[in-house]
Amino acid sequence: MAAEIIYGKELAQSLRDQMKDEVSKLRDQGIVPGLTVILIGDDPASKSYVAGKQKASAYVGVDADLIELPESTTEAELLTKIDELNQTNQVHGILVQLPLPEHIDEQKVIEAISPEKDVDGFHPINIGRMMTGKDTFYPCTPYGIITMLKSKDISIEGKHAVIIGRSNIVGKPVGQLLLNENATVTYCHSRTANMEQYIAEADIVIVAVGKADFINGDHIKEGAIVIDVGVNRTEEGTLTGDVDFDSAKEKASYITPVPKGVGPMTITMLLHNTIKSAKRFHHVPLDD
Ligand SMILES: Nc1nc(=O)c2c([nH]1)NC[C@@H]1CN(c3ccc(C(=O)N[C@@H](CCC(=O)O)C(=O)O)cc3)C=[N+]21
Repeated sequence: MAAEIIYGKELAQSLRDQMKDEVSKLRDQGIVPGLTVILIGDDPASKSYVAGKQKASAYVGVDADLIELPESTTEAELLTKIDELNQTNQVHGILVQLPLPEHIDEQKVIEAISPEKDVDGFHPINIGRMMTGKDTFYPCTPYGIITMLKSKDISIEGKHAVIIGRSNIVGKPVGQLLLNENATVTYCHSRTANMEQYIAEADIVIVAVGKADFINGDHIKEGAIVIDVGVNRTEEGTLTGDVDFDSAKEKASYITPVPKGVGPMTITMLLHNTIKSAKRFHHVPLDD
């Protein structure tokens, strides 16, 4: 079977066009969704992701503010800044770009962001709400993945989803969202024994390990759905995923590419969450 390629980039574009209309109507009512991104240090990859978030925000009409702080910023200074933003009515979403420098406790920072403004969906309150199947801000990459599957009318119920990678930002929450959709979920990670046997029987494989060519067509079942969350820089500076696309594409039923796959959806769901937050703040009824 040759797989259908799910281009997140195209879906992201159509969702952004819808959001643009919605934001324009909100603006007519005097509601301007506001997102503040805090970037610490000058890691080039982080800078490029943040630039993508700003460009997408401008497109849909979300007011995006970037606060760039030096690598030497203390944890206390960052917490003070977050507290200030928690209290700023024009700011509906706060995102602290990860990873943070070693001297700053990431968990403390995540927990300092008001759950009402936690558009990344990383605050323990929002994670707990997600786990109990409640409406909340869902983490952007997992939410983007579910949205991609739904856009192709792929039924998740009863499928065996195998997640490779157990990070707090991708692996764990995507498993939870798939469970909420009635999938049977298996988590694989660096200590998993016989990982290949799980991958070989998966109906849906989500690969989020950060290693180029971690799996290929020989590993997957005929007709499997393959979602590649990898973002790896090659020596030539191009972006590549965790899946050997060319071989996996021949065996899968659906597959996502890198670039133009999950990445653009991540940013789109961040905008979705920010607009949702602004609507909540202004008591506009939510339609999802
Ligand atoms: N607090 C926080 N929230 C995040 O959501 C967050 C983060 N920290 N730290 C880093 C990761 C990574 N991430 C990506 C977003 C978009 C693309 C993306 O749009 N990629 C494009 C290509 C971009 C390019 O070519 O550089 C694509 O795949 O087509 C990739 C990666 C968000 N992250």
